[in-house]
Amino acid sequence: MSKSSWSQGAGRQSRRTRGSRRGRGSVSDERPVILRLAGISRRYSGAENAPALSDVTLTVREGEFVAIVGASGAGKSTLLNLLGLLDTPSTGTYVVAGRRIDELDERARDRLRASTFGFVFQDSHMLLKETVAGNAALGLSINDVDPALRPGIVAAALDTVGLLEKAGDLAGNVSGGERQRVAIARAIATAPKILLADEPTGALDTANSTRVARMLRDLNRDGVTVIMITHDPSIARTADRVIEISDGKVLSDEATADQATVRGRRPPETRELPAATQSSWSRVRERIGAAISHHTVHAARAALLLLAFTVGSGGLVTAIGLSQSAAAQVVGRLDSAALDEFLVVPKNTPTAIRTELALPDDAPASQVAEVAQQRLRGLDGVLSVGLTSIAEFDEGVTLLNPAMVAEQPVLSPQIRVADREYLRLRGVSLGTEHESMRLFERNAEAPAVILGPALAERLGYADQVPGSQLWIGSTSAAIIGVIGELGEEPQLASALIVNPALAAVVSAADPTLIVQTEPGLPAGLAEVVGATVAPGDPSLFTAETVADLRSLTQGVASDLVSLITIVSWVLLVLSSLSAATAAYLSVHARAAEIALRRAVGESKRSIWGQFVLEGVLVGLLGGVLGSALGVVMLVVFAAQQGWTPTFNFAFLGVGVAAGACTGIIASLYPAALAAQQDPALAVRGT
Ligand SMILES: Nc1ncnc2c1ncn2[C@@H]1O[C@H](COP(=O)(O)OP(=O)(O)OP(=O)(O)O)[C@@H](O)[C@H]1O
Repeated sequence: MSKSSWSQGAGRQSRRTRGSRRGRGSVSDERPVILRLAGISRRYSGAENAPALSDVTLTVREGEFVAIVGASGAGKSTLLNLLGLLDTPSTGTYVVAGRRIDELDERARDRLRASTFGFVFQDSHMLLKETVAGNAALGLSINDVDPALRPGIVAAALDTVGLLEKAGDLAGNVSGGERQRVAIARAIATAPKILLADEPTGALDTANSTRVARMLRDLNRDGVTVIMITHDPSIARTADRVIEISDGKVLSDEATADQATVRGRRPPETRELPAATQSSWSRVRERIGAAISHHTVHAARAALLLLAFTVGSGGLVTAIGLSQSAAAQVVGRLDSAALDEFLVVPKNTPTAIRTELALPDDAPASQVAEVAQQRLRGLDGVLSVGLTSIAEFDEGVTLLNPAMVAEQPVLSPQIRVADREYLRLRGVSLGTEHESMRLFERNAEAPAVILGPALAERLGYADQVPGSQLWIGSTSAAIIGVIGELGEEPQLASALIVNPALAAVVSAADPTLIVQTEPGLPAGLAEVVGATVAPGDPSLFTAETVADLRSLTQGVASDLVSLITIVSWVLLVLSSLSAATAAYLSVHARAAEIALRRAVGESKRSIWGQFVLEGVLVGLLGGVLGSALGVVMLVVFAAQQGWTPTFNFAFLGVGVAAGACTGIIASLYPAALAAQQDPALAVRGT
């Protein structure tokens, strides 16, 4: 029969609506009323036309089997959703088992729904990657039934629908008809007083439709009140009472069964779901298990989320570890020097310095150095003093005498004046220690130079250059060797180091002196340096202990740590954003599951909690993996750089905590969205 068949003779049916029920006698007048609707209307927000339901008044008694029929868009699903507390009426009073719905808060409505109703939808809304038994047990876990009792209840429910042998199959692998039977098993497992079925046979062939209808009939015989929407007249005829809805109103309400038969049925059994006896700890364990199981079932999605969190946390741990290792490396190097060295740096006021040192205004830097060195050596605890200064030499450096050979390459390397002591204290040495290093004594008179290795290469010299010379402007100087070890002066690689005898030639600036002391004295001696070298104006020379440099370096290192940490947090935020997006999309993909959970009584808070828990778990695991990855990367990088990795167990804590926190943060919005899903809309698949 077509849908419109229900409207044939509508007027006639309408006239006899109440009379017929009264005339034939109620199906079960003696039985208590379980549902009572009075003047119920439902207007959808944004819908401008007539309300989806308007002024509906009806009662349903315990043990009735009611079919709701009507044309498409008549308001049947709206009515069923209101009856099942998936939706709330705009006006009117609805009483379920003696309790007025408008007096209950949302959580109480959820509980009442869970304890009173079972749902079967046209689309079976199966969790396809769960087993048949897992699907049938859904309502039991949501109602906190003792896990030990569940297998028995599920087995009985599956047995009722003839699917016990398929309990272990994946719901996605059973047929459409079987899925609908699983949906019935899921609904009856929670021992509902009322079963609401929205087109339970709508997607089934005739044989399966008949089978499902028979099951509903059997359930009703066992005392369950059944209210079923159907378009199929033959299915509707299996009910005891048919209510036709048209344009949101009850058009007719007829008792169809032979009343003698109906009265002859045994009274409804009182079936109760075992009380919620699950302990809180068992509930938490079950929730965690469900979250893990969700991730393992959706392995690809979980793996992507995990990757995002792993990369984020791993980056953070590596970055913190590397920056701390780098800082420790620098600080360590300086520490060894800090024990017995400091620098004396002249102020950039050459005339004042010369006046103070009683030298002529045009005295070369080497004389300034000479006086300063002498005075410093007079201090107790000073072992040796080396000097260096930057040259301000504009003329070129040539290999041949420029006065004799005009056409030849002219170089302009950086020129540094340094004496033997300076080079020794800074760890700079020739490839092979050379006799001629004495030419770098501070009072040497013969011009001599040493080549940085890169400069030597440019000039075409090998390591050993005995007997060669070069011209600095018009002054010739002996090349006594090429630097082999650059020590703490890597910038000397391409420089020309000239001895103090050439200081005047290369217009050297006033020199910086490096003072080696007995261990532990630099800080104390540095205090008196100014007054020792220039008693008249101590500010002309300042002392820089390596400890100063060390704290400077520590400052730089901690800046570096902050910078890298910021970058890693940005990385972490980005990975959380991608995780949040994935979780957001999964909410939409799981709309049917959420609706189903809400329909079987799960609260909004519980749905929210489940999503957050799933996020925390994957974030936590990502944090653990990321921390491990970070440590491995730290060790590898440090090995490449020749550093000792600075490893701190707190890193692992940071990585794991970062993973867990970002897991929570990334799932907050999607979880709220999931909790706000309207179950009435979701069961329609809207
Ligand atoms: N969420 C909604 N927002 C706005 N209008 C809605 C909404 N849900 C249903 N409606 C409208 O309310 C009316 C009744 O819809 P309902 O789904 O209850 O009809 P139905 O009888 O169940 O139809 P069908 O047999 O096709 O499922 C229709 O006009 C429908 O378009």
